[in-house]
Amino acid sequence: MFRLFSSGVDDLVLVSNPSNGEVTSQIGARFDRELIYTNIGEVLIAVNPYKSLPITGPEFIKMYQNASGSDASPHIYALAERAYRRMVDENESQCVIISGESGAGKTVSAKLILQYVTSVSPNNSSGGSGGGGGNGGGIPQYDGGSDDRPAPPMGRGMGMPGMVGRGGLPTRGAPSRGGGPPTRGRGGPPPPIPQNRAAPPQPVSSGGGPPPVARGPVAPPPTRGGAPPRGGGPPTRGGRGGGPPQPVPSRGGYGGGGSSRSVDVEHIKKVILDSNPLMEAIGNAKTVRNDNSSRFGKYLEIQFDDNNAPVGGLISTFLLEKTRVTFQQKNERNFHIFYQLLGGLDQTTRSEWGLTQATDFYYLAQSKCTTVEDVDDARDFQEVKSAMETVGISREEQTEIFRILAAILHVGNIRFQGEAPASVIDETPLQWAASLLGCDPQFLGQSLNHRQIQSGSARHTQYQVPQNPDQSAGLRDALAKTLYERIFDFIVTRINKAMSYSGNCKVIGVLDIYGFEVFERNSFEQFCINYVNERLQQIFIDLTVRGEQREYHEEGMKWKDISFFDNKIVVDLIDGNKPPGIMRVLDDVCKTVHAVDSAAADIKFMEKLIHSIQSHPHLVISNTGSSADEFTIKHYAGDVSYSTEEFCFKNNDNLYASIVGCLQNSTYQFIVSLFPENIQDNKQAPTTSSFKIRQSSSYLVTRLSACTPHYIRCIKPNDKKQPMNFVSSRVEHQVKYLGLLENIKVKRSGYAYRQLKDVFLNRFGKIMDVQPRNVQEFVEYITRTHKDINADEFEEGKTKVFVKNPETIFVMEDLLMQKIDPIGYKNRVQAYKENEKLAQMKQGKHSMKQKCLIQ
Ligand SMILES: Nc1ncnc2c1ncn2[C@@H]1O[C@H](COP(=O)(O)OP(=O)(O)OP(=O)(O)O)[C@@H](O)[C@H]1O
Repeated sequence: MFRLFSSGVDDLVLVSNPSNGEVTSQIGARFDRELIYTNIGEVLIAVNPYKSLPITGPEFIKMYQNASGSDASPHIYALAERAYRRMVDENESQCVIISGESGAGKTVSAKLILQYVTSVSPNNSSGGSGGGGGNGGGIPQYDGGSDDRPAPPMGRGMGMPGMVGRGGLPTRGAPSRGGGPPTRGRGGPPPPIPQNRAAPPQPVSSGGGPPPVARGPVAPPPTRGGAPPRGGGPPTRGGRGGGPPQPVPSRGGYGGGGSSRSVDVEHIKKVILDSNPLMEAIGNAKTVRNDNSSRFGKYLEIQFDDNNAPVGGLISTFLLEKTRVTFQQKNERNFHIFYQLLGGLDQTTRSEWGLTQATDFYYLAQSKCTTVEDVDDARDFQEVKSAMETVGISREEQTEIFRILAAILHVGNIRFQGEAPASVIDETPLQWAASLLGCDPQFLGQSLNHRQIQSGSARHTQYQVPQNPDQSAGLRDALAKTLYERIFDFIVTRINKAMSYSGNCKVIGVLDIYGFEVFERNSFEQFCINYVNERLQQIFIDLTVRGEQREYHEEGMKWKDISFFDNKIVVDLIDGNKPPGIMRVLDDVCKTVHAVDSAAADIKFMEKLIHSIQSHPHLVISNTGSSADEFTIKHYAGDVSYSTEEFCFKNNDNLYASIVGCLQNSTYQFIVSLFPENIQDNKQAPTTSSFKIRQSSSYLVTRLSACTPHYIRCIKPNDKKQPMNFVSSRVEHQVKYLGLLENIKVKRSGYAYRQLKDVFLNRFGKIMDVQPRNVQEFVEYITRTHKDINADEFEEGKTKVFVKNPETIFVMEDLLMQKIDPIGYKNRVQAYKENEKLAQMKQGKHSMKQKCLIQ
């Protein structure tokens, strides 16, 4: 029998002999026809088209709304619909885990999910059916036809019904994020001297001696235009620099119960959508890979009440790349907000704050890139201000935030020279910074060229250690990064406040987080990111294996034992307690780091590592001599070597007491509120970065584990951001690191196809002259009339039919088409033969070894 082929299957589980190359070919063949979405069971692969395709928006949302999850062709709305529907039907929390390398389309995917969910959910919080998109929109009939437009729901005519199975294999993330590890930016070229600047205002306090006494809060400017009142207190301090995410407000847990209190759902939807530009302004930047790259991980939970309306939300952030505040590699930019501020702030305030142009500020000028094509920073600034209003950040608070950002720019222009204690080369930027921070310039200068050290068993003794120019520059940068981080946290906290909901709820969470990273030189940042990915991989294994097994169990099937590499051993190697993992060893060394310099601490760390865990099967240390400065971890996604240079410095992510003291004495109450820590409490050892990362990833794991997961694997088709350009080698690399092949194998190690019995019989029963009454009748017929199909290909569960091999489905699809449309079938065979000839001549790049019928 002739097998009718088409270019690219819509579910890769149906590829007979999957290999990385074959999977790439299949995805590429679809991409060539502008089909950017492909399934692996319920996992969605999304290839970035770098071009606006007419496949999203209200009309498409309507089409996918209420489409049966198992019948919908691959599309991000189909996945969103599945998540929302499952939440509604099963009253269970859901999460969507989006991964992929930088520029692969994670953020765009996350936005499409939010757009879908906010659109289809009701607009009222209690009782009755909602307004909004409403849930009842009819699905336009699709003609089952011949065109190649992007996937509509309900399969396409002869479309292959979707798989019902769960999950697949892990994120294998691919290299991404800002080539090369960030440096500390110390001792770099001197900052440019601002030209024609007005003199800074007078210092705010008397010089010399002890810290100035705070002068009390500055009277806030009059409130303009009904801005919402100031919200409570200092920002929550979780979530910084790999720190723990924002603490979760207490709420009655997921699902069940139900508050029916009325919530302004439309406002919540507005906050959810409008907070995006604000988060992007403070958390995104232009990198060489992506003009709008998210430099932090984000988990947004939308909370739904009994009416399935969004009544609240919660953003948790992870691993903000705060080194970007002080250092960017060539052709990259700092966070967007700085350029927006310079472009959009009114002239009077600019001169009051000593702001000129981006090239005058070292933190913006060093990378020689201050603009982004097609981006209007001044216009975006207005959007940011409007988003701030939406989330309830008052005009006064906005001013406070912008003033601190201006101060950071001046901080970056402070330079040092001479012996320890270093002296400031030019007082002007110091005075501007001090003025904008409400600090005494001399006190600020002193906290930059002296470091306060605590020692002794109870950390009783404090002394001031003079710093050389390099060390002072390090303190300067630490100050800038911390100020930025606290503003970031403040804004996230305020967005959360604007969306906060305390009733019982279920959630749909959307996780947009960088994947596994491997650069030529990998440092502490990659170590942390890859650790988080190991933790995510654990959830993936747990949830997908469990899910697969649950389905077999529920259907009364024979239990299928699927063997996986359990990466717990790698997670234990990194964060274990007994025996101590790498992070514990690092923390131990960092406790004593004040006594020695950073390089010496790194050496000590290596010594201790070699001594305590060298013999681990997933750890390789090839050089165990005194010059050892590298270790390799055998991660689930491959081996990565980490250079230990600056590990201790980066792990000891503390702002020194003298700097905190200086800021706590600010004349601006807002700044004081950003630094609520008690620096007199000397007893506690400082919290390290790795401790915060362990905490935040545990938090994430807990949240995600409470949900039914849905996965989106984003793929970047080329490195030049070219529209519709599919570079096979580039994609194949990602196919490998995203683990798509393993994903397919796992799905296939069970059953390649599963479908509800009714749906199955409705479809394939048409092959027979008389509609079969049950699955057994169908199986008897098909195995009798087609000798190449064996009865053990089929297994009947309680509600579903399972089919082992995709080939069986292909044959059945062929038979079906021959039966219901013999002329169409003939024409397609003809067209296929011609196409095949053409394709062989034209493109070696997507040679299709295995194709199947999809339409
Ligand atoms: N589905 C899509 N349709 C059209 N263009 C897209 C799509 N997905 C991504 N893009 C384009 O690619 C760019 C990069 O996408 P996005 O910012 O979502 O990547 P990312 O994976 O979030 O990257 P990063 O990790 O750097 O934040 C977008 O700004 C947009 O121009």
